[in-house]
Amino acid sequence: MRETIIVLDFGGQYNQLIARRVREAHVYAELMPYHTDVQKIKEKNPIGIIFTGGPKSVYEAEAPVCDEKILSLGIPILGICYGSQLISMQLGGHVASAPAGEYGKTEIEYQTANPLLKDMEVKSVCWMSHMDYIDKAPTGFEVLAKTTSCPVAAFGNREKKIYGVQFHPEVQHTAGGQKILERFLFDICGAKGDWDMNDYAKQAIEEIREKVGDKKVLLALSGGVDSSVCAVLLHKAIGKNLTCVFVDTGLMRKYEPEEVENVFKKQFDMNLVHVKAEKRFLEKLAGVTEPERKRKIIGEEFIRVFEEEAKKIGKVHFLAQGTIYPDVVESGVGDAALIKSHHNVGGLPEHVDFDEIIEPLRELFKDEVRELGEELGLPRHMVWRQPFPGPGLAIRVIGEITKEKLDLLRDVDFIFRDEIAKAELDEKIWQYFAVLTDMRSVGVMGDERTYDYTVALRGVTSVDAMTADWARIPYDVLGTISNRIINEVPHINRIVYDITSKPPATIEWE
Ligand SMILES: Nc1ncnc2c1ncn2[C@@H]1O[C@H](COP(=O)(O)OP(=O)(O)OP(=O)(O)O)[C@@H](O)[C@H]1O
Ligand SMILES: O=c1[nH]c(=O)c2[nH+]cn([C@@H]3O[C@H](COP(=O)(O)O)[C@@H](O)[C@H]3O)c2[nH]1
Ligand SMILES: NC(=O)CC[C@H](N)C(=O)O
Ligand SMILES: [Mg+2]
Repeated sequence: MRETIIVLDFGGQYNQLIARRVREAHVYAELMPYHTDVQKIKEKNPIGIIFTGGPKSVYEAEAPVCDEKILSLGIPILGICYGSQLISMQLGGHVASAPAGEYGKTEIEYQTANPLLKDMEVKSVCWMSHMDYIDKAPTGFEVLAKTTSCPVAAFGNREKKIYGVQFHPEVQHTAGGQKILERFLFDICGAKGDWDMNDYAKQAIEEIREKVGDKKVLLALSGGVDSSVCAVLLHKAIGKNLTCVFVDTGLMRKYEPEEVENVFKKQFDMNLVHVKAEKRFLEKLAGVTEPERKRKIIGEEFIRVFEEEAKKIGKVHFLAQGTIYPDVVESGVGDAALIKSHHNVGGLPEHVDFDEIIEPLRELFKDEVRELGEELGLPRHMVWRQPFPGPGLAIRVIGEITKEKLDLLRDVDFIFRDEIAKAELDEKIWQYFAVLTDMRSVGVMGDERTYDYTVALRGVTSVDAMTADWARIPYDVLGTISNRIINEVPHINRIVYDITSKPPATIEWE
C-alpha cells in the first residue's frame, strides 16, 4: 500500500496546492471533504492528515467541523490556518476574532527546538491570511511561533504528533514553507517519500480499467497537452475501446486541425474521428458578445457534437476530458469563486447524454500533467507545447465573432508564433497569443487615413496558470512582429503589448 497523506478540505483557496506540495515531496496526497467519516479515513491508512484553511470562523454556528475522533486516531496531524484554529478549539484552546487581522507577508519568530520547525531561521517571513486568531493554545501544547499580532502563530505536541500553524507553509511567499511540510512528512509522519508520477500513471491506469471494464470511452481530444496525456493514459488502459474525437470548431489556430490528425492518426495509431463543425459553432455564436455566454454556448455545442459521434459508435458509456485542476477552481466549483466558466467544467450543459464523465487529470496542475506526459513517453514537443483554450479564438476576438475576424486573427497569431520561434523564445514563454480587440483607431498608411483594428499581443510566464507574469519579450523582437503584422495582415493599424500580470488580469482577455 502506498504512503498516503489525507488533506482534509475545509474550503480554503490553497487546498489543492497543499496536496500538490506534498506530492512534490514524493508522498502521495489526496483531498477529502471535511465531513468524511472517520472510518473512511482509516481505510486509507494515512500516515498523516493535514487540515486546510477555510473562509469561515470556527466559533460560528455553521462552521465546518470534522469528527473529533480524528484527533485521537494516533495519526500525526498538521492544521493550517482554519485547520489550526479548529484543532485548537477541539482540544480545549481558545479562538477569537483578532484585534488586528494579518494579510500577506508577515514577520514571524519561530521557536526552533521542535521537530516541525527545526530547519527554520528564528526570525523569518511567512504568508498570512486571517482575521481570527488562537489566543490560547490547548493545554499540554507548546507555543512554537509568534508575530506582533498573533501570540500563537504555531503550536504543537510532540507525543501526540499534532501541530498547527496560523500561516500558510504551502504558499511560495512563506520562506522555507516547503521545509516545514517536509519535516512534518518525513520526521513526524515517518514518510519514505518514494512516490512519483510513474506510480500516479500506474494507479490511474488500474482505476480506469476497473471502472470501464470492456465498455467504450469517447475522449474529447484537442491535441493540447492535457487531452493528449489523457489519450495516452486511456489508450494504455483500454486500447481499442477508446475513440478520440477532435472537433474543428472553426476557432482553431492556423494549421491546427491538420497537425492533430497527423500526430494521433499517423504516429499513435489511435481511433480518431475528426469532426468539421465550424459552421454550427459560428452560427450559434453569431451576434454574441458577452464572454460568459460565448463560453456556455461553446461548452454545450462541444457536448452535443460528442453525443452525436457517440451514437455512431454504438453504446458509449463514458465521456473522457482532459480537465485539470485550474479549470475546476476557476469555474467556481465547491466553495471557490467563479472567475470564468471553463468550457469543459462550468460551461457544461445541465444534461449530458453519457453515463459518466471521466477526468483522470482533474486533481493535477499543468506542470504535473507535463511530468506525467514525460513519464508516459509522449514526445517533448507535445508535452511542452503552449496551452490553447478549448473555446479557442472565440475568447480572443473581443466582442462579436465573424469568420473574417477569425481569419485575420489566425494570420496575426501565426506571424506572432513564427517570430517567437525564430527568436528561440518558444520554450521560454509559457503562453503567447494575439487578441483582436474591438477597438478601432486612426492611422496613416501610404499617406492615406486608415480607421482600423487594434491587435493586442500577450505573452506570459507561469508554472501552473494560477498566477502569471507578463513575459519580457525583447523590444526588437516585438518590433519585428509589429512590422510583419501591419505589412502582411489587412485591417490592422495598431499593435499593443499587454503588460499585466495575473492577478489582477487573467491570461485570456475573456
Ligand atoms: N477542439 C477540441 N476537440 C475536442 N475536445 C476538446 C477540444 N478542445 C478542448 N477539448 C476538451 O476540453 C478539454 C480542456 O481543454 P484545454 O484546452 O484546457 O486542454 P487541452 O487542450 O487538452 O490542453 P492545453 O491546456 O494544453 O490546451 C480538453 O482536455 C479536451 O478534453
Ligand atoms: O480549455 C480551456 N477552456 C477554457 O474555457 C479556458 N479558459 C482559459 N483557459 C486557459 O487556462 C489558462 C488560464 O487562463 P485564464 O487566466 O484566462 O483563466 C490559460 O492557459 C488559458 O488559455 C481555458 N482552457
Ligand atoms: N485562511 C483561513 O483559513 C482563514 C481562517 C479564518 N476564516 C480566519 O479568518 O482566521
Ligand atoms: Mg487546449
